[in-house]
Amino acid sequence: MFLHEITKLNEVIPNERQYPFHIPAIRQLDRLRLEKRVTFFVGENGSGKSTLLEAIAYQCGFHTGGGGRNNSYELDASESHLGQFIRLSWKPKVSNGFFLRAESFYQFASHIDELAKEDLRIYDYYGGKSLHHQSHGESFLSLFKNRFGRPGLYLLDEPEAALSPTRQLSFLSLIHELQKSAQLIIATHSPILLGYPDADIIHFDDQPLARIRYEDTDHYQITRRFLENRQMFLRELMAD
Ligand SMILES: Nc1ncnc2c1ncn2[C@@H]1O[C@H](COP(=O)(O)OP(=O)(O)OP(=O)(O)O)[C@@H](O)[C@H]1O
Repeated sequence: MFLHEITKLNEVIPNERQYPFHIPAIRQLDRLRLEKRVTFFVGENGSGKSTLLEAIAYQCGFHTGGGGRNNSYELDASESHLGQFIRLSWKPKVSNGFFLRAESFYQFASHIDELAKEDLRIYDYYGGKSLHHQSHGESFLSLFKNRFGRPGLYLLDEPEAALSPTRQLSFLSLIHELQKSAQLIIATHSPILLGYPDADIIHFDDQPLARIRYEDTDHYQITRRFLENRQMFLRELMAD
């Protein structure tokens, strides 16, 4: 464990009615303890998972558009609005790690290509060739396998976005390898990834944030009910 607590600096919040402080999960946040090497953030779309993950990345000095401490590139809207208003407590402090953000991965891949013009060895960390020359899912897995080996804090925002169900299963075993020397915080909607055992699942639809059992998440329950009763679901959804 490296990062063990996130504290929101309530006394310096400028305006509780404005983004991002008005998001219910953020408004109610005082402190969040991290107790496991793997923590998942779950919750409805717009519940504030990315906002908090990005704020952690900002405090770690990672590029908030995606990357580590040494990645500096231009990206619109890559600032973190919450970043300056949280404090991270470490034991011990690590500076190594990475923020994966599926939505700006394309720009990150272009940034690596720019660096490779100076030194081709940079590709060794990304599967041996340009991330643009790998499929979306292949490039994610290259990153996880090659760049994520060292101890550090890995912040992943919807890593399943590019992964087939089979590759999500591969990713589960990779998480298991990584957590032996690293800490991971993963925002996800994947019922497969959430099934990783001995992880904490933090539920952003609860205020204040609370832990939830895997089997109690919507992701598990809705997916399970859909698969077991697909015809009934479809009839209800498509009824005139
Ligand atoms: N730059 C911004 N300015 C204003 N509002 C924003 C901004 N970025 C996000 N929001 C709003 O903040 C809320 C939380 O967004 P956030 O991206 O953190 O949600 P999320 O839980 O990660 O959602 P998803 O599961 O869809 O990725 C949303 O209502 C979103 O519209």
